[in-house]
Amino acid sequence: MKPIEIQQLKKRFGQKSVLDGINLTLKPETIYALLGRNGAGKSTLFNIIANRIPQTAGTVTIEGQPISNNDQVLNRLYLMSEVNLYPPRMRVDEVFKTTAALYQGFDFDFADRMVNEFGLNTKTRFNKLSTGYRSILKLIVALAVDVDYVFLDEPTLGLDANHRELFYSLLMETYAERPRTFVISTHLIEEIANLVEQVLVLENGQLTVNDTAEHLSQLGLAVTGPVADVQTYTAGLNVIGHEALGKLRVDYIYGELNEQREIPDTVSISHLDLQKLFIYLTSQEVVNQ
Ligand SMILES: Nc1ncnc2c1ncn2[C@@H]1O[C@H](COP(=O)(O)OP(=O)(O)OP(=O)(O)O)[C@@H](O)[C@H]1O
Repeated sequence: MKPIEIQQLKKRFGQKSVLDGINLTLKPETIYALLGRNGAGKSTLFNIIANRIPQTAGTVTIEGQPISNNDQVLNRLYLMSEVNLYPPRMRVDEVFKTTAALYQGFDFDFADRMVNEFGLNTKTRFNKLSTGYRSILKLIVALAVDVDYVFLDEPTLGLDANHRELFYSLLMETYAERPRTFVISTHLIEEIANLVEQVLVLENGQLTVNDTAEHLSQLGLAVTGPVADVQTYTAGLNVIGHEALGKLRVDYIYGELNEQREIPDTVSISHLDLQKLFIYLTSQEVVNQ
């Protein structure tokens, strides 16, 4: 499968601009996190890629061919979202059969495994499933369809902590067996930090971060120490936030340190976790020293 190329993608709802010129290449066999505050446009981006809604401008292509209205290409990608695609009275086993008729190569063995691991009753009708089990059913379908790009919009909505763990481990298992691209939109960043290779951040209609998780974790640093020492040390660096801890201060840095500048003995430097880095990268306030 070739990469999905997104160029100058724009989406307006009436007067409101939601996506304002997104340029992005989604590579095959890669796990992405798509992050962004509420209303940043994550679902909108997914819906355009999966041809559920039209864009206002720009293109989404594979090998130069637009994805929209290209059934052959659309069959190679799957979007799991909060939208319920199934008739309310359809049973779980019927959902699998219907999906298998639409998507070739539905992995019934893996679906059965997931059904057993999650304790889902396949005779239950969709409208009788709890919120969590509706998500579980959709996740089973998303992991069992044989496609090259899987978009998961808030996949663990309503799942308890044990089921979230189980889902992540099954995701990694299927990814190892049959590598394909997963793009996961979530607010529970720390939970997926270990499985994600590439991080995308949407903010104010733009893609503000497109970097490897590894590189990001090197760029996010916390500088802790007495107020004056910290401020002197971080002057001129890219400070994205700070916190006061009594007489101590923590400055959060995104970017390289100044190698010419000696780190004072009173100051310690540690890596920021992805969740915290994201919070500061997408906070509305402009932080000045
Ligand atoms: N059909 C629509 N009509 C009008 N406005 C819409 C429509 N769909 C989305 N929007 C608006 O577009 C913006 C982006 O919404 P979207 O659902 O894509 O954000 P999101 O990043 O997925 O948010 P969340 O994290 O809260 O799920 C929001 O301001 C939303 O109100």
